[in-house]
Amino acid sequence: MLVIGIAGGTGCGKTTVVNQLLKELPEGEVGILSQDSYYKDTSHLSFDERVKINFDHPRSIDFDLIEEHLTELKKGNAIDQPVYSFVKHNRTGDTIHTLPRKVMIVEGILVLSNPELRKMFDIKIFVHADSDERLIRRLRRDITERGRDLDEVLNRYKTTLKPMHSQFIEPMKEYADIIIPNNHYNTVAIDIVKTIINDKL
Ligand SMILES: Nc1ncnc2c1ncn2[C@@H]1O[C@H](COP(=O)(O)OP(=O)(O)O)[C@@H](O)[C@H]1O
Ligand SMILES: Nc1ccn([C@@H]2O[C@H](COP(=O)(O)O)[C@@H](O)[C@H]2O)c(=O)n1
Repeated sequence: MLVIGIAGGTGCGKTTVVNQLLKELPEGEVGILSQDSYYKDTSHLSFDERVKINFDHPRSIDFDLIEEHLTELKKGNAIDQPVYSFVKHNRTGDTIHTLPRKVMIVEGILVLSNPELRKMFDIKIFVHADSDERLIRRLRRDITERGRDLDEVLNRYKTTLKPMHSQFIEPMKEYADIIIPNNHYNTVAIDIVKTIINDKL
């Protein structure tokens, strides 16, 4: 199994890059683990308490469960990936049955920040977009898809997104094998990554 870690700040285009790769690679050969599925269970908290969580700090992520699931997949066993609701700020209780594939992509803002998880990646990719571009994309997406309003996104950006990005995400470029510039759609970079994956398949 080839394991690829894809990190980068919120709105840089990780999901878009993954979807482009999925479209171009042979069907059934690529599986995805999304870091968003592994936000810690917050059922013991009220909604008002959940809203106050810093979702951009590594402690909000259940890295042990990601590593356990990736280890099982590497052994050839299927896992049940939790489904997360950005509206409820919690796991929904549903799961996605995820089969082991020749290529497993693990994507999320913080997937390169955890040393144990980082060691499990054969290829480490960082997707870069400038912070103003990422904020614009995040505003659009969170308002249309994640039930947020302008003030909420801007307030979260100032208090947690920006400082956590500087502390835990941007420095991870140092560990990347490939950095994809993604201020604009970058089909050349997608082609290069696709070729590397095809070579290893
Ligand atoms: N290169 C790009 N140029 C313009 N918009 C983009 C680009 N890549 C992604 N987007 C848009 O930006 C938003 C965030 O992209 P997404 O892939 O969800 O980012 P991430 O998973 O890194 O948070 C989406 O609405 C997506 O359509
Ligand atoms: N309940 C939550 C959990 C996370 N977030 C934000 O999601 C961002 C990570 O997802 P991307 O798809 O943008 O990579 C992260 O920056 C969290 O702030 C949230 O808004 N609500």
